[in-house]
Amino acid sequence: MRIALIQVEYADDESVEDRTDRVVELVRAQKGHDLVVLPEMWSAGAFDYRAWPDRTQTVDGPVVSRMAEVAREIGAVVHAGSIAEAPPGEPGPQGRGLWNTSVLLDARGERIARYRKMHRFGFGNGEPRLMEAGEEVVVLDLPAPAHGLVAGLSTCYDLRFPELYRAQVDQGAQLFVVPAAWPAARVEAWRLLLRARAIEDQCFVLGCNTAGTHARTPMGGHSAVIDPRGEVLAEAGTGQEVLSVTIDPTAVAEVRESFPVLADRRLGRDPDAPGTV
Ligand SMILES: NC(=O)CCC(=O)C(=O)O
Repeated sequence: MRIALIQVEYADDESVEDRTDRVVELVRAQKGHDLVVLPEMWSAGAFDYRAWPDRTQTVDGPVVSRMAEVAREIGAVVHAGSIAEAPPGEPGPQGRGLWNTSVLLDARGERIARYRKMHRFGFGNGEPRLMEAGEEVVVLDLPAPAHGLVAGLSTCYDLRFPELYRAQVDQGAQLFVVPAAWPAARVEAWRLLLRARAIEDQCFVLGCNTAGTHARTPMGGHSAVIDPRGEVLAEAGTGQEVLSVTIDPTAVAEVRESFPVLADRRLGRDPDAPGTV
């Protein structure tokens, strides 16, 4: 399976429309890949809280529609990163009506999954103040041409909560897709946690981070593709970059059979759950 992670770099001086045009071109250039992944909140500006109200989208709004068109054009499954989702008529449990929502599109441009970020980053500010928390674990079989693996979706700060990834494994996940806007100040934690999630859950991990500085927050880059043993197959630097990697989907079953650590779980293990071996 050929995978491209696009570590998008952006600053405050670019409109959402211009950035969307630019990202469409970046995705278009990945023709020949089976799965293309974009970072968290690249259209709204992940740390640009004040701009969010003007940059909200729906899952069939302009940003996702452009991604759907280009997915269809290049015949790839596209993880469109996440948007600041404000669905009309859905106020949410806290009345904020805003979610950090990632969208997965198949090669016909159809929306096949929507994941709303569960763990909101900001310690009382930013996401916890402005957004609703997602409530649903999302795991699905990737469709052609990216077929062969079961994917679990999560977003950035979620990476600090291993129980989410264990829940995904219990639902059969073999690959974690993690779009992010993880700042440079804590990039070593990002690099370590990507590998930790891969090792403890024996899954591929696709961590697609952001580059550049927006809202005075320098982003950390270092997007990476990790295999189910925790080996780094590819890692980006700090600027805009595309990681192009071929992975072997059979590696998950191989690793889990040859080193069946998931079968030794003592807490919370459902013996009938798929994905343990
Ligand atoms: N966008 C985020 O969720 C940032 C997470 C982060 O900075 C951290 O966990 O550290």
